[in-house]
Amino acid sequence: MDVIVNNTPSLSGTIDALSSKNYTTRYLLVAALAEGTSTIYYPAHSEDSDAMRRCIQDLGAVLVEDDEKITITGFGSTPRPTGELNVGNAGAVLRFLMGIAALGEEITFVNTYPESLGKRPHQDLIDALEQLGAEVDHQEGRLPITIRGGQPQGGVIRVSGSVSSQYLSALLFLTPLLPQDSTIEVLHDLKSKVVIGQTLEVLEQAGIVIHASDDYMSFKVPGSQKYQPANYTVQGDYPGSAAILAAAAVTKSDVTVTRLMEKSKQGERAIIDVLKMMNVPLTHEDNIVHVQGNGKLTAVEFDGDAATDAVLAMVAAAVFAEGTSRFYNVENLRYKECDRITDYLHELSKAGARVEERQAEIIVHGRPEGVEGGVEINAHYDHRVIMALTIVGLRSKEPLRIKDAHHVAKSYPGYFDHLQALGANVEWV
Ligand SMILES: O=C(O)C1=C[C@@H](OP(=O)(O)O)[C@@H](O)[C@H](O)C1
Ligand SMILES: C=C(OP(=O)(O)O)C(=O)O
Repeated sequence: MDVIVNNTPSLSGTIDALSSKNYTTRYLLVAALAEGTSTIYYPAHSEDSDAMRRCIQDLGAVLVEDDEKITITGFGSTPRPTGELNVGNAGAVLRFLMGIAALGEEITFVNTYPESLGKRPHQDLIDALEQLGAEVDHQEGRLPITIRGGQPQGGVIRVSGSVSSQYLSALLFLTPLLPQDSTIEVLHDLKSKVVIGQTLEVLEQAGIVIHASDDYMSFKVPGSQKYQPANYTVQGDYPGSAAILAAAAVTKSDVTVTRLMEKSKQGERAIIDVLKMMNVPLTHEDNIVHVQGNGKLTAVEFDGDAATDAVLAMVAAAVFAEGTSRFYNVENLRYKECDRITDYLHELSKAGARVEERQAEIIVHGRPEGVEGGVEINAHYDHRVIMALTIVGLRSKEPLRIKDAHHVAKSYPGYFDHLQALGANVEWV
């Protein structure tokens, strides 16, 4: 299904932020790894979180869900033998479960999104699992991937962090369950480092002990631990809400978003600081963000690695800023649902934005007068491209038609409903 985004001068109203995708996937996983019953309040509902629900059920967890919460009785350290797992298009779910697959005899991860997740690299994680004795069949580091566990014991594991933090998170979920102690050394750089803070926070809530160096480049993990059943409450999601806040920033607006924790470990909370740096009038108090946009923004320079999943929304806001903005240290955007530098900037240019790419940078020459629009946008299977181009469409002279906009449901199925509730002129066709 496509969405038509029409010029929308103003937005107003209040919405509750969707629930965090990253926390939901993690809580589902640690609940599945516990022996006993855990409860997760306000879990996210999206294709990615549903993929984790489906896979942990296939591995033997028992799930009961109502409108407010989900109770999960876990399988502990012994996942049920299952031939195949289908993670949909969810990168984090795949990588975390590749780690857990090392506990089993043989699991094949199938390739249902050959044009998106099917193109993403997993070699660095495969190398790490092989160090633990797993046998892995793969297609040059890509799906489909078969993992035969081989009863890993623990020990020293070296993993590269230069492409994704998800490989390290996968090892942090796996190693506490191994019989012996482990040491994890991160090689090269660690991208999306802040996300490791979310992994460690959730592991601690699940009763797991991990000794991390301050720079997150080295970890000591005691073996033979047990995940404890617990109650969890999922906080609001900054990456998705960043798109709503950026939409409010580029229009005349009076928009309130609730459930956004000020002390959150989500790096994408930086959307607040970046919009403030762009001189967008906003406040953030008592977990409520209030934007009173006037459509005027100034350019910004920002290290995007601190807020990986909000960069596309920030770039969309910068399209209408006075001056030239620069988002640097963002090379790993190339290894997402699409190449979020080349593919995204191609679509932005079609809409009339003035953008330039470097290997690890996005440069935006702002157009405060607005862009032409009037074109069809290829979504590249990427929810964040869809959300970001919608922001641009709100200030395009002619409508933007975003093809296959239903892929927004990967993380934020209610995105267009929320925008419509705020008065955006968007319609499904
Ligand atoms: O661990 C996670 O849940 C995630 C880590 C990040 O990926 P990278 O570490 O690959 O940048 C982020 O972009 C993704 O949406 C979710
Ligand atoms: C990149 C993302 O997710 P994943 O890596 O889990 O597919 C995202 O949500 O923007």
